[in-house]
Amino acid sequence: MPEMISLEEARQLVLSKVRPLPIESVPLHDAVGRPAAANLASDIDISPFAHSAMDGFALRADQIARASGESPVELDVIAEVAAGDVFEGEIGEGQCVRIMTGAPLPEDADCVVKYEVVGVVSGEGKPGGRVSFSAPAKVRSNVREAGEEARAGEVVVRVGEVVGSAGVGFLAGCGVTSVPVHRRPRVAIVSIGSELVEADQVPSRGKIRNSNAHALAACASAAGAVAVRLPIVEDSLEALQAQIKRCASEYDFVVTSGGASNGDFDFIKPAIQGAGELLMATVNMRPGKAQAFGLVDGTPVFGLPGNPAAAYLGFEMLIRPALRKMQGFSNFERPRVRARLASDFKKKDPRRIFLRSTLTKAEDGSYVVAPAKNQSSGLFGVIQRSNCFAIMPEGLESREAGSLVECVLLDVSEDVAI
Ligand SMILES: Nc1nc2c(c(=O)[nH]1)N[C@H]1C(S)=C(S)[C@@H](COP(=O)(O)OP(=O)(O)OC[C@H]3O[C@@H](n4cnc5c(N)ncnc54)[C@H](O)[C@@H]3O)O[C@H]1N2
Ligand code: MOO
Repeated sequence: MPEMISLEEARQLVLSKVRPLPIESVPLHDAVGRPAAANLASDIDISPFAHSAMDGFALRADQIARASGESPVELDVIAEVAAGDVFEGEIGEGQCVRIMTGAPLPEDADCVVKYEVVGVVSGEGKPGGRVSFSAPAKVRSNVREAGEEARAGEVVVRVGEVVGSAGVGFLAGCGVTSVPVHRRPRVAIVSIGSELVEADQVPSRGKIRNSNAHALAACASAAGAVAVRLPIVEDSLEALQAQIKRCASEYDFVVTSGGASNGDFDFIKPAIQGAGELLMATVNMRPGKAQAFGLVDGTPVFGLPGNPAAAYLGFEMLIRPALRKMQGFSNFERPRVRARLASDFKKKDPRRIFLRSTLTKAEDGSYVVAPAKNQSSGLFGVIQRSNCFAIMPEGLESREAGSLVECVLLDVSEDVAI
């Protein structure tokens, strides 16, 4: 196993060890935000029939071809057709049908003229009355055609396409009421550390609240997974090894935090090695150099570092892509923009540094990025108040204010093109 690998190598390694999970069928509403696991077809034409796009009068365009302001054309209103009804009679010369939005276009009509441009001659434009037209209309104007969006049997959502809220409506119209999707991964969240107490406790001296478990569970849910927070594990190799072995048999992915470094009480690496196979230990990034990954009985086990910002970044960069792949997503990169640095940055660590930063848009439309003053890897609040990571590439090259840096946007979907 190499000593330290790049973030790209680490991501490839983790991605190579996971596959899309088995397919299940979920009710249409539960498919929102998830990639379809099969092509989905409509059972009918969409729209099912040609219908009026306006409240007005249905007629044949040639009936009013010579209409003008000086010599309007008058027609008798012979019937009224509402949405849900069907008019099956004939429309003779000199006649038209009052029609509502959504009502099927009568067989004999080829256009609809909306109320607003029609004059009422008698009978309030209702059946038995008479109306006048002072301009011609185009054939098929104000008509929504049958099969405009899809034909019966046509694939309307392709495999891999992420179903949006509008897609849910589209599929409902197509008669698709359940959608095959890849099962959501079940992720075990295990916090390691004898110093930890649960968030509802007030820590005594030397103890600290287990905030990582909550953040990582939230990250897992945001990635579409089902997160289960498990009890804190003390710094003991035996206890940790037993817990990851148990989790590996019950979950699709195991995430631990803490104990990933080389301290006297850091046990995740030997625990993975003892229970299975350790494939990775350190990644060339900051925060979060210590990133352990391996397989236990075929299940991916990821040992994040204990420092909150380091754990968060490791999850974002290395675990989130894997959880997405397991659900059939194909984009694994959060959107990035290039921004001008708001202040000088002196690079003292050759690792690739992800600066917790705030991105804003200047008046000329360009982006400006301001790194937070406190870049300690022990802080969650700084990330809560940031909206991106500004990336300082490997090496020791410092950057001056105004120079362009690449920024990864936080909490913006990989499927968004910016
Ligand atoms: N000699 C060295 N020591 C350390 C190095 C190093 O290169 N040489 N790297 C430091 C860095 S950077 C990090 S990051 C940590 C990573 O090590 P661990 O994964 O073993 O982290 P822990 O020691 O377990 O914890 C670090 C820190 O985070 C707190 N913590 C742990 N778990 C949680 C949790 N669930 N919720 C909130 N906070 C947590 C813990 O109390 C520590 O303060 O190693 C450094 N050391
Ligand atoms: O790996 Mo540590 O997080 O650089 O802070």
